[in-house]
Amino acid sequence: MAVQSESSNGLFETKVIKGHTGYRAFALTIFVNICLIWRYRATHVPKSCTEPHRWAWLGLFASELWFGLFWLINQSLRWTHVYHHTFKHKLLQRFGEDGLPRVDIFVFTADPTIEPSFMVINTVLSVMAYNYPSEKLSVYLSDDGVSIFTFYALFEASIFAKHWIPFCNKFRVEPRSPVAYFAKKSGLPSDDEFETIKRLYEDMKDRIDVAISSGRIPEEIREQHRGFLEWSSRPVTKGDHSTILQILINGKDSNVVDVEGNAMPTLVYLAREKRPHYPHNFKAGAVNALIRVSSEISNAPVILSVDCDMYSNDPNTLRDVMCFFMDEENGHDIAFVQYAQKFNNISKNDVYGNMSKVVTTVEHSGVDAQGGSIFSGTGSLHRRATLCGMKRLENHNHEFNIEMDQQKQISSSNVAELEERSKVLANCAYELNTQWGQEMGLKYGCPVEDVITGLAIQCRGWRSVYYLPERSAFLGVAPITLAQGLIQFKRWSEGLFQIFFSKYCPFIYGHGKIKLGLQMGYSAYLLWAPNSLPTLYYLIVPSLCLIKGIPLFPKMSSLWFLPFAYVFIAKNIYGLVEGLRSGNTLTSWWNLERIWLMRTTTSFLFSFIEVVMKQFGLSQNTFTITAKVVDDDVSKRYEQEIMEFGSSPMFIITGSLALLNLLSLFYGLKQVFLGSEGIELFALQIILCGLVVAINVPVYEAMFVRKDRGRFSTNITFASIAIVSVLSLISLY
Ligand SMILES: O=c1ccn([C@@H]2O[C@H](COP(=O)(O)OP(=O)(O)O[C@H]3O[C@H](CO)[C@@H](O)[C@H](O)[C@H]3O)[C@@H](O)[C@H]2O)c(=O)[nH]1
Ligand SMILES: [Mn+2]
Repeated sequence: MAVQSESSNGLFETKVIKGHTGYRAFALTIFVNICLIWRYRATHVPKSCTEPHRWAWLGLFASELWFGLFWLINQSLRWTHVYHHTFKHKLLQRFGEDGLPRVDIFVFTADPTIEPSFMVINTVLSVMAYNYPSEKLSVYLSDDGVSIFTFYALFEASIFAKHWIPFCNKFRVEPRSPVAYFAKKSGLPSDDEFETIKRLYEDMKDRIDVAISSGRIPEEIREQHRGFLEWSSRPVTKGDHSTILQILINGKDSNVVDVEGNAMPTLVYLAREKRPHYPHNFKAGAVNALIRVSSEISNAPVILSVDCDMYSNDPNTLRDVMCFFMDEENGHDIAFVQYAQKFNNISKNDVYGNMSKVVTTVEHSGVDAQGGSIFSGTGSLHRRATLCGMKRLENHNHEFNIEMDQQKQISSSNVAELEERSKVLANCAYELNTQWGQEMGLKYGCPVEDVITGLAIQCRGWRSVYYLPERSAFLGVAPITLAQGLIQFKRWSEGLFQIFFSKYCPFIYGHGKIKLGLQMGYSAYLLWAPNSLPTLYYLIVPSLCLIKGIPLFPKMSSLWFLPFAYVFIAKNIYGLVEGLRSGNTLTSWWNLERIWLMRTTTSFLFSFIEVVMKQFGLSQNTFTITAKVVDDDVSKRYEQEIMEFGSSPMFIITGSLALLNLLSLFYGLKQVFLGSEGIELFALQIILCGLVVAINVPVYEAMFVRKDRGRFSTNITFASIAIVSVLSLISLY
């Protein structure tokens, strides 16, 4: 494995891990065997056209063709890898603190019940307290939930920040989300200053808790800020209200300082206008409103976006990221830096497969090696200009001009006037007949607004970087129930597949603009949804045929048996080794295999159907927000890694597949023990069913053994039994 360094004197270096000769040779052997499988299917089609056998065969052939092609596209994720490394000390030597550009930070929230206000302000506080000149930071909270309690929590945060930021700087606090910091098991000081800040924090938390649980904000608090009037002067409902914009801290006012007398970051609350007859375009709409509002208030050249659950885990991230943007040699064509998505609530063996280290360390750095990271919406820093649609011009210097940047800064201390001016930019009518949502800002109409926007930026000539520092830069909350996780994957796979069918299909839109490898890298994700059909076919038809006694794979003694066995064994062993080498446990690898099976047969199937319906105009865009909190009962089961099922109709599919394969395994074994040729004819079908059964053990438990609330609901169990009975009866007669 040869390691080659691209830049020497720059602010960052890129290590290209090339010459994966071993892997490539291995991939070639798999490919040869895939071709042999295709050849076998093509040359052994059963003759008689009337036989159901023939159709079963042709279906398998089609599925195997798909799997083979999909595998081929996926090779782009493993062909080469790049890893980046920054030199922060050089950055300061070269530019000094004064030379650092200003940064606007966007935090998004949309629902105060599933995204608690207290969590939101912890994220806000963590980004306000970056180790970066405070006067250069402006933090914006976009609240699509238009909640007075979130506003109140932010107001409390604006006061607490005056203590928190100097405390963080003085004691080099890590991480700078108060709740995460105070929950640390070790490394906390025990002096007076610590006790004071902890008391301030707890008092603040108590006041917010009391306000939320009692459903009202005390009069004496309301009197402290005119912003509360916004909710009392006219009716405010989630889908129908005018813009609420409040500058809680005006960092440009020299009288506004923290308890040590230092400047403060600007802090802004925004609930953009919503009206029933205007589409609000979910998160993309929120981002675009903030891009405009912030351009009026602070207009920093760099924008950091984080979801409300993704607190900053590393105080030095902003300095780190500037090493990419400000590198004279290799930085000028970088549009955005995407940090690896990490979570702080992953159970021991990652029961819902939310944080596969293979994805974060192998696949995404593989995409990066093909010409740039995929944009994934949170934990990413953009140049403002590229987000607004700017093309990259050849031979043009896209370095930041710090002097000009300073001049643009608005020196208004008249906050009310500035608020009025900015407010209109967040009104729904503002975007009518403009390029917003198309050529400007994030794109509308796609549930993965981030991926499609990132692709468009790359096609305008920009590069992007996937960055995986040793210390995670951001930590978020992963779905805590199976249903939540599957719904999230449904939204993603639906959005991704929709891109493939739109004019943004990477092979067409990206043709001549981005490398073929990157077009393939995108497609490896965009084509998740269509995997559902061949996978379902593979799980249903061979098992039904096993029940009926129809062999669909070559005999064990035939040479054709070998390519099937080889592809199957080699692929899985490689996957296992790769998982273990990336730091997954054996159990987490197994869990991930299970969850992929579930995602493919439920989330991907539903999203496939949804995208097809959208093509006929039969379905509308939605965005189901992932819950970030659950009740104690559920979270206890999550910690114990007991899967949380319940009554979602999605599980009818999961239950039916598990039962069908159990039944056919039973029939298969009967063939082996009673028939003379059983094992010869049915080995592969039996192994297939056996594996499906083994991986579904938690499903059987949830159907027949468990008593807790996370088990399969009785209706779902009965529905699954009914479906399997009908299927097997049909196949028997
Ligand atoms: O109408 C909306 C809906 C969502 N959000 C915010 O968008 C973020 C992401 O929502 P979440 O439910 O947490 O979805 P995830 O699947 O976790 O989000 C991932 O996938 C999304 C695209 O599907 C991206 O927008 C996100 O940045 C990315 O983290 C949250 O902060 C929400 O508050 C809004 O601001 N307005
Ligand atoms: Mn999320």
